[in-house]
Amino acid sequence: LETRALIQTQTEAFRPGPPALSGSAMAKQYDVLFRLLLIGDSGVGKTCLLCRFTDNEFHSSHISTIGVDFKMKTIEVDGIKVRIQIWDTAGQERYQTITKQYYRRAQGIFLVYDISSERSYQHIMKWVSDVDEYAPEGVQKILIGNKADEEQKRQVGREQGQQLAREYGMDFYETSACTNLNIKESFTRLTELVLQAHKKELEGLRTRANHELALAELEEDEGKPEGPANSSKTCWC
Ligand SMILES: Nc1nc2c(ncn2[C@@H]2O[C@H](COP(=O)(O)OP(=O)(O)OP(=O)(O)O)[C@@H](O)[C@H]2O)c(=O)[nH]1
Repeated sequence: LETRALIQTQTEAFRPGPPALSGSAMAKQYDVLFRLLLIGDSGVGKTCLLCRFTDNEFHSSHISTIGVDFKMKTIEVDGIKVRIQIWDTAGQERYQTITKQYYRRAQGIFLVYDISSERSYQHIMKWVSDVDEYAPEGVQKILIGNKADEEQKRQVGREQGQQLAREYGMDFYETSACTNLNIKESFTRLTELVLQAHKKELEGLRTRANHELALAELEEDEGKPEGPANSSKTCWC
């Protein structure tokens, strides 16, 4: 395991709040902006899931994320162009004070464990209680059992993942950042859930008056840096 100071490649800063709807020049690129968050124990593969989704890359070394990092990607769901800003958090305990500050800005959260680590699965309960405490009410959640390619090392059965997801009312996917299993599917599903949860606000996209109102919200959202700066991040993808 290697820990390095990160190079932050993107420097946008965002404020908490509802999903931002776009207008003007931005409207040509996307209709709505969402913030998603990846949480789970160190080493379960959060950074790799993100790199696979945004850049279709996989790296076999474990370079622990320091604090938080994010990447952006635009996808189209139900005819709506959605720009998703995905925050990758450090799983290491020592960064939890920082990472918890990012929960309140999320509209959707991936809770990730590693199917070859019973411990990371048991810890999902702890991550769920952190979400209950720090994330906004109504935040959408999905449970991910990553490293599904590691069948010989499996410690957590697929049914155990399904059972836990049922208990917490979440959708469940087994994924592999290594083989690209269910990556697009799980990111698209969480985006769909967020879209459904914010259906009312999104209906505003259909009327010009609401569209302009939404633009003002976006400008306010994008222009200002906030509190503790994005901590340094590690992504070598
Ligand atoms: N076999 C296999 N290995 C994976 C997969 N995803 C990640 N890994 C490996 O697991 C290790 C940890 O991956 P990371 O993405 O850095 O883990 P993380 O959850 O971001 O870790 P922290 O930043 O410390 O919280 C790396 O060696 C990855 O190559 C996967 O789907 N299959």
